[in-house]
Amino acid sequence: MTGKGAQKRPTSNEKTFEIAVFDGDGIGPEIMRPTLDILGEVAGSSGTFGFEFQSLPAGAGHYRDHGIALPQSSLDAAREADAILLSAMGLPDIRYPDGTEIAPQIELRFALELFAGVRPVYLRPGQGSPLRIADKGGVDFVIIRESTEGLFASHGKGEVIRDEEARETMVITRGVSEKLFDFTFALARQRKESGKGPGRVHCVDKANVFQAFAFFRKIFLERAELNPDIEAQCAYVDAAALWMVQRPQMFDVIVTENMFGDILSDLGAGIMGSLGLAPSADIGSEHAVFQPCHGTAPDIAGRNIANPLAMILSAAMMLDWLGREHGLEEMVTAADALNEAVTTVLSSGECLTPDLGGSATTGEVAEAVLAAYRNGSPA
Ligand SMILES: NC(=O)c1ccc[n+]([C@@H]2O[C@H](COP(=O)([O-])OP(=O)(O)OC[C@H]3O[C@@H](n4cnc5c(N)ncnc54)[C@H](O)[C@@H]3O)[C@@H](O)[C@H]2O)c1
Ligand SMILES: CC(C)[C@H](C(=O)O)[C@@H](O)C(=O)O
Repeated sequence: MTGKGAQKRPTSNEKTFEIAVFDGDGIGPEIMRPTLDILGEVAGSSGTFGFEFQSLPAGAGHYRDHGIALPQSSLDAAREADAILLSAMGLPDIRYPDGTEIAPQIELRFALELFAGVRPVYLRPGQGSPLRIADKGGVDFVIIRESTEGLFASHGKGEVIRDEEARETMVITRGVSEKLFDFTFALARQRKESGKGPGRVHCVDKANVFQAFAFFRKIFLERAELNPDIEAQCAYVDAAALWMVQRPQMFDVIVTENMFGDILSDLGAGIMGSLGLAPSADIGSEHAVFQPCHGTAPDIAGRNIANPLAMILSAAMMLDWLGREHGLEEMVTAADALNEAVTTVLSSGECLTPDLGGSATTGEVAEAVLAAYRNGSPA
């Protein structure tokens, strides 16, 4: 895909959303292509919204070829867009001189102040899990990963002293923490009202050892007092990791620091059976990026066997977010229908990529989702 391309001619009462698209590296383009096709069809069957997709360059391949990972023009266009879709970026062999990898997704989170990384952990009916215990009750919780500070505040600022010592500094600010916790309590309330959760938030930290985390927890408890309808709990990250495996049903919404959220969300993906099932949304006050939790999977890139479901579910999160932001109920309904279509495909178990034990291709799984969407489509 190059340049701007309207998926269909907008009708007069239709809102057209500009979507910035980062195809990324590795399996990125393979999972993005069918996802845009699905979004095109979802919009096409609605009378109220449409999309214009704008493909933007960035990533490890772009850095290798042009010496820059995220061109200013791409950042500017992303800032102007109504929402941003990103597949995955980075390649282990392409690195900056300091030894770290190209990661424009971090730059976007910082530049657009996307403080809340929303990472659902959800086992669908009939879906397998490496956790035997998961069969005894549904797993359905959301990790909110703070995404602009914590240990990642040190990104690009660390130092190695005389080849003897290395330092990185964690930052927790009151301003970002308050916004993060307010976002988290609001999400827990939304889940409670829709019957998805009991209305419980766990603040996951390491407040027993680090002042920064004691401060994080203090602000959490202050904000909890302003949200008395939601149960507020605190847990240390090591225990929380254990409980995610041993009794994941106890969690509803987890809120945590950037680095902890990065790690725990991959653990969540493990509980779901594959990183290929783990979507995410990086949300700020004015912008949002929707991308899977997984990376560019160089080990399977170019073989058309990448699981597209995390990317498709991230697109469903985009539909939901845009629908709520713009008061378009039909978009929220379409997001639910797309989610249901993924559940149908996973529950039947007939069309799965190899990461889930199947032999279907990326395109076949995306086609199966589209067929299930057409069958259950709200339109
Ligand atoms: N958000 C991102 O863009 C992001 C996230 C993580 C890693 N990365 C980058 O990706 C590159 C590879 O990192 P990694 O190998 O540690 O993590 P990875 O997520 O790319 O892969 C880990 C494992 O999960 C599998 N996997 C991931 N996505 C899959 C999918 N959709 N379908 C089927 N299997 C899938 C891979 O084949 C691999 O075995 C690195 O350059 C890393 O920095 C980017
Ligand atoms: C690739 C990396 C920069 C990224 C992160 O650490 O945020 C990834 O692990 C993620 O979870 O999105």
